[in-house]
Amino acid sequence: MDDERYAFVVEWYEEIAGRTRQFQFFYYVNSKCIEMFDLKTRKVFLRTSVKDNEITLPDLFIGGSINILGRKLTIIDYGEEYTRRKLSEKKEKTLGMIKPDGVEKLGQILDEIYKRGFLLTRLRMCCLDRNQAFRFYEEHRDKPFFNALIDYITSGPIIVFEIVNTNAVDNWREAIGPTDPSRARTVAPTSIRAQYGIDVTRNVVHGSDSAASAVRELEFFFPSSGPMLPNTSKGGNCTCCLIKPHAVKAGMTGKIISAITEAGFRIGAAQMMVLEKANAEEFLEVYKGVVHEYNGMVAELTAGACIALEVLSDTQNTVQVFRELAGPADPVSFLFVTMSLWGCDVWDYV
Ligand SMILES: Nc1ncnc2c1ncn2[C@@H]1O[C@H](COP(=O)(O)OP(=O)(O)OP(=O)(O)O)[C@@H](O)[C@H]1O
Repeated sequence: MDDERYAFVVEWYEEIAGRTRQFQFFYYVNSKCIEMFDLKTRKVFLRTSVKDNEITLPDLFIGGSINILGRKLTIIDYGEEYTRRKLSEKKEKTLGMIKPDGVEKLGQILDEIYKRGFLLTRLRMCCLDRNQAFRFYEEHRDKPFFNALIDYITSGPIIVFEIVNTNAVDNWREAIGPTDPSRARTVAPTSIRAQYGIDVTRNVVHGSDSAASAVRELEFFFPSSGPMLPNTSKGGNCTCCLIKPHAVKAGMTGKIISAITEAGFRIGAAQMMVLEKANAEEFLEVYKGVVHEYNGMVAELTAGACIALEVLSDTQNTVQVFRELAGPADPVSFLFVTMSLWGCDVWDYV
């Protein structure tokens, strides 16, 4: 049977051996088969098939991460000319940001993003101090609104994310709309700034204005080496909520966050992450040998990107009241909620 095949070079950091290994990676679209060959030894490393939707073609792009049998693989290059020609045409990355006044509408804005078909591959909540804000907005240094912009962008947490899509830079700029929300309401009434923006400074979202800016801005928030800006987790009376990979993949993140905030909870920190099998096993350790779904739970948590949230409330027992909101665990539950007050441990995996 003829099967459409794509080839990539992937990297896997093998923790036990403390080394990074490179593989030729083949993905067969119809049969959902995967083959991996060790690039050094030229030997077959793995042949397996994946479930429907576990890996799809849109998941395969340079810089992306996929999880195969608990191994987090990073795609670093195309493996052959055919794949490069077919897939690289207009796939771009860009940086999106939800600015401070947008964070309380996080669920609705994320829902707008997913409804438009954008693929988010990295996401985190962080804060900019004035120096960092100066660096980020350096090009506006001489503009009359510069100080107001710095005051605003440092006034609270922001959410930054990487979008990978065809023509991501232009499509995201179109989705956010003109700088001034009142103009947006006239010329682009369905844009995100038209719907959620307040004024020309407090215009809720940002998008890189060119492919070159996108590279610089993504490197600013998601550096290829060195530390990222610290996350905003403060701990205390909080709980940890993981939006599981199948819900993230199905584009339900915005709706879930809206349900959480509409019930009166606040989001103190947020980060998208891909868990390795060893991390998922450690995270779910209390269930090992206790519930028969344990292996399935590990498999699900490593099946793709999940989103960890630090959830806060004004009650004394955030853990308990949030578990009531999440509802009983059943085979289709979208959330994983911790059972005890250890909300911040998950940030160790970041
Ligand atoms: N005339 C203005 N008065 C006040 N603030 C402004 C003004 N023009 C721009 N800003 C602020 O500076 C930011 C950067 O301005 P820029 O001209 O790059 O607009 P943009 O590209 O639409 O926005 P962004 O870079 O945030 O995506 C704007 O998003 C807005 O918050």
